[in-house]
Amino acid sequence: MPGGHDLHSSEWTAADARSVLRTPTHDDYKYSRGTVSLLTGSGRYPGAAVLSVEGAWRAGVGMVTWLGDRRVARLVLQRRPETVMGTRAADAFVVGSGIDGRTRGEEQTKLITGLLSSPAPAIIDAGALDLASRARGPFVVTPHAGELQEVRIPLGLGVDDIEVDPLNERLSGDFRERVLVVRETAVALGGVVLLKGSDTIVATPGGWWTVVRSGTPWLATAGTGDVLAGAMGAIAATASRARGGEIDVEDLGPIAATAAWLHGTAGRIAAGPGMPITALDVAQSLPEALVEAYA
Ligand SMILES: NC(=O)C1=CN([C@@H]2O[C@H](COP(=O)(O)OP(=O)(O)OC[C@H]3O[C@@H](n4cnc5c(N)ncnc54)[C@H](O)[C@@H]3O)[C@@H](O)[C@H]2O)[C@@H](O)CC1
Ligand SMILES: Nc1ncnc2c1ncn2[C@@H]1O[C@H](COP(=O)(O)OP(=O)(O)O)[C@@H](O)[C@H]1O
Repeated sequence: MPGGHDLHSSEWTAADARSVLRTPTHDDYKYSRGTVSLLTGSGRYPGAAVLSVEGAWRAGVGMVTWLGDRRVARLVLQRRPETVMGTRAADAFVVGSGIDGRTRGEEQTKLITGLLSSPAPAIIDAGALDLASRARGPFVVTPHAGELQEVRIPLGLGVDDIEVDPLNERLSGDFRERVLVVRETAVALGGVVLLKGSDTIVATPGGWWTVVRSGTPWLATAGTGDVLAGAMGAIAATASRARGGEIDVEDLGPIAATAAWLHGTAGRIAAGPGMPITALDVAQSLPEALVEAYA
């Protein structure tokens, strides 16, 4: 498996993804395949709820439950009537996509914190990034380059040296430097950091890291990150359920990388020879990306 210190053999591959993914067996039933619960979307970003739920279902999981605004619930159910409304015990959680961290209300913060108090793995995205330190179980944060500072500032990283070494400069420079930034953030955070981009870098607090390059620049379109968060929750839920809930933060690195690999591959499949795609197109191509992982 890639990772460690070799910059040239660090790319996540289909074979690596296959080693993490699980196909259903004759003995399976819906709960044994895993339940993922999402707290995503808001009045301002209702579509993100639909996109994250679609990403979760299309990545292959036994049950998707969703919690949030009533008006948003109608949209989720219109697109995916399979979705069960309300919280319940889950094998993994997804929080924050389609939530604005700056305008998040107290009630929403309480709900997110409540889900993060579960020992199950959590995928923490967008408007919940600042709440990562409240997670009781293992977790992944999924910032893009514009959001990484929200993860780093509460950790005291890059605050004192912001004049000398601004984060943007470090991220736009050499690949090695970007990897270093992601790895140092993961160590300080005690959680997996997945920095989205054309090179998606994943690092764990234990020092393991990898890079995912399966995607296409056509993925640079609104909502694809929401699809990724949902898909990651689904893969974490299936893996966690299969291991009887025995998932630690180091296990979440390969799980996050696998989700990013599938998502990138789905984007590439959807874009075909080079066509514009939408976030829903990416979600719809996730099953074909799974086939590619097993090819
Ligand atoms: N249909 C929907 O409901 C959508 C909802 N979305 C949600 O919208 C909320 C805000 O999303 P945004 O992150 O786009 O917030 P903003 O659009 O407010 O972006 C935040 C800052 O990051 C910068 N930025 C964005 N992507 C960057 C990148 N790849 N590299 C460097 N800088 C970057 C922006 O220029 C901006 O300064 C999130 O909760 C997100 O989940 C988005 O996913 C878009 C689609
Ligand atoms: N130039 C690019 N090449 C490949 N993948 C990209 C590129 N730009 C963005 N992506 C991918 O698209 C997704 C965008 O996520 P994000 O920035 O959170 O968007 P949104 O907030 O609109 O959902 C990420 O998975 C990222 O890796």
